[in-house]
Amino acid sequence: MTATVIDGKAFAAKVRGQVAEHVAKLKEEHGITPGLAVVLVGEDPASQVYVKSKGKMTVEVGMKSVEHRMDENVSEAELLAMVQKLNDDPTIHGILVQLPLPGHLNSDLVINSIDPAKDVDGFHISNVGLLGTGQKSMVPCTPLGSLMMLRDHHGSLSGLNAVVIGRSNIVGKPMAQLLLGDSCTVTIAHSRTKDLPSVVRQADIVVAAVGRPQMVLGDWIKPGATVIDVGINRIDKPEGGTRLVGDADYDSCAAVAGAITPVPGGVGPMTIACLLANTLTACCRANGLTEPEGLTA
Ligand SMILES: Nc1nc2c(c(=O)[nH]1)N[C@@H](CN(C=O)c1ccc(C(=O)N[C@@H](CCC(=O)O)C(=O)O)cc1)CN2
Repeated sequence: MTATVIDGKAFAAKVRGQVAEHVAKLKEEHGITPGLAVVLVGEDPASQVYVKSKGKMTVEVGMKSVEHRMDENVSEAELLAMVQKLNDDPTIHGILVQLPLPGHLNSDLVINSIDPAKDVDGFHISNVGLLGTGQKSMVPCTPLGSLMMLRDHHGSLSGLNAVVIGRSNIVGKPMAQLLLGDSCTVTIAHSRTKDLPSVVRQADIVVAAVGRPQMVLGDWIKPGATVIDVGINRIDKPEGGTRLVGDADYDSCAAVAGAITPVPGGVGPMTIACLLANTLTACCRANGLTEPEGLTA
C-alpha cells in the first residue's frame, strides 16, 4: 500500500481562507477587528522564524498583529508586566508567549498569567482543565490542527484505536483528550513504553509526537493506519547540509500506512492556521458572538 499524503500546507491555506472570511464579516457587520499579540523573548533562530510567520499570516487574514520582542535577559517581573498590559488591552483578543523561554524564566508562571480567555495557545491551566473535562476551552494549536486533518480524512473517528506517542503538555496530552472527545480508544505511549512497536501496531491512528527523529518505523504500523507526524527535527544530510524530518521514518511508514502527514508540509503549517482560528474564536467569545463553525474542536 502507498499512503495518501495529507497535505497540511493546502489544508492550512484553506483554514486561513475561512478565518479571513469570518474576519471580514466581523469587521463589516460588527466593526470588530480581532487582535493577536505575540511575545518573543530572546534570539532563538527558529522562534524568530515562527513569530515572523505568525505576524505575516495574522495580517494576511485581516487581523491586527502586535509583536513584542524582549531581551534574552528580561526579568520575570518585566515579562509578567507585559502580559498584564496585553490582558488589559481590549483591542487584543489573543496573547501568545513564544516557547521555549530562556531558562531563568518560569514558563508555567508566565503562561498562567495570561487571561485564559485570551490564551490562544490553550496552555493555561484553566484551559487544560476545561479540555480535560470536555468543556468549552481554548485548544492547543498543534493538536487542534491534527484533529482537523484526521476528521477531514476519516469523517467519524468514533471507535478507532489511537496511539499517541509522546506525553508533552503541549501536544501529547491535549491530543489524547481531543481523540477521546471524538470517541477514539486512546493509548498514550512514550519513550519508556514496553514493546512500543507492538503497542503502535494496534493503532488505526498513530500520532508521533515523541521528539526523536525517524523513530517510528514502517513495521510498527498496522497496514492502512493513519500516521500524523508532529515531529520537526533537523538532521544532517550525508552529502552535507541539513534537512527536516519527522518522528516517523517517512518512506517505510508511507509504504504501509493508509495516510500520512509529511514533514515539512504536514502538521506544522496547521499550527499557525489554528492559532488564527483560535484568535477569531476568542474574539467572538469576548464579544458574545456566534463562534465560527468547523474552526474549533
Ligand atoms: N507558544 C508556542 N510556542 C511554540 C509552539 C506553539 O504552538 N506555541 N509550537 C512550536 C513552534 N511553532 C509555533 O510556534 C511552529 C512550528 C513549526 C511550524 C511549521 O510550519 N513548520 C514547517 C517547517 C518550518 C521550517 O522549515 O523550519 C513544517 O512543518 O512544514 C509552525 C509553527 C514551538 N513553540
